[in-house]
Amino acid sequence: MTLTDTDTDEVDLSRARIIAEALPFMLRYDERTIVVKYGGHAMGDPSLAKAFAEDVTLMKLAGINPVVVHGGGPQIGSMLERLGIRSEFRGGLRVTDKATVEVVEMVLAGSINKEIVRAINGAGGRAVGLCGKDGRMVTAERVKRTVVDPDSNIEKVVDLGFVGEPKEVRREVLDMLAQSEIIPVIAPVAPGDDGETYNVNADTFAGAIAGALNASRLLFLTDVAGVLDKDGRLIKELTVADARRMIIEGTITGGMIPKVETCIEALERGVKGVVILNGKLPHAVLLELFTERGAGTLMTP
Ligand SMILES: Nc1ncnc2c1ncn2[C@@H]1O[C@H](COP(=O)(O)OP(=O)(O)O)[C@@H](O)[C@H]1O
Ligand SMILES: CC(=O)N[C@@H](CCC(=O)OP(=O)(O)O)C(=O)O
Repeated sequence: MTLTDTDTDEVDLSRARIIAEALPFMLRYDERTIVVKYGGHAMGDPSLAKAFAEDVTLMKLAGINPVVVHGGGPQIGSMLERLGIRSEFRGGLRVTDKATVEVVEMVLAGSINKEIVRAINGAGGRAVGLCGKDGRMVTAERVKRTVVDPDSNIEKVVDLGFVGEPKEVRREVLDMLAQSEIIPVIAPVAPGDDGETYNVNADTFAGAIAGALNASRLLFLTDVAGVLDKDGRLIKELTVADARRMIIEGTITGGMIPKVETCIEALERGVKGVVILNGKLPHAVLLELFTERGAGTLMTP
């Protein structure tokens, strides 16, 4: 891998030593693919974005195969507001009409995706920005949600518009990139068989990619230390059974529910370790991967 011809950012090669020293820790993983879900709340601060780009670049240098799936919920929200388009969430998913899905694609597959690509290239890596449409990598089908009307007890279909869930993931493009120096950066926008464009929750999208790639790890970078107990303390290791109990008890709520549910599905699909951690901690990815204690909540079967 060449480290010349980078953007203006400085490349600190001495940090590659940290990776070399830490490689023995990595050897316990039988596979090298690590999917990193980079949430919209974890972006924003330029110095954090730079640290994230350096981490991903160093992973690739160390022979690991990082695959970045990013979100951008807050950034979509700001653009919709600027354009005067109202937006609401139901069950953690953005109700997405035709005008909204155009903005979602523009923000996710356009500006955010290219900004992450630029940052990784600036850190000395080689990133390529993609979405589900590229190589028809991920196709989606319309999400069907139902709610029971408390008065009539009749089940009603909730129309979320162009909100999709992953239907099929084709590995071929990602397998090709894994053999190269290129780091894929993927936006959660996907085509449907009906010719429409679908807005997919980035956690769900990352889970589907990790499952299809048999990733050794799926890391969720968010804006909290990990899953917190009812007293607000970080839970270092969480079993699927405990997570389900915490959802029922109401200790896990809001945006953490789809994240934890994706973790459970990913574990069931064979992903060996799923971690939720604070993306606002500089070099969170390296801390998680290369220190024995790790940095967030490790979900286990
Ligand atoms: N038990 C819990 N532990 C940690 N966070 C929780 C918990 N229950 C609810 N949350 C909320 O989930 C949020 C993370 O989900 P979300 O905002 O969707 O993140 P992202 O944008 O990174 O996908 C946290 O900021 C927190 O407010
Ligand atoms: C259907 C749906 O809700 N899609 C999300 C996609 C972006 C996302 O998931 O971004 P974060 O990871 O930053 O939350 C949205 O429109 O906000």
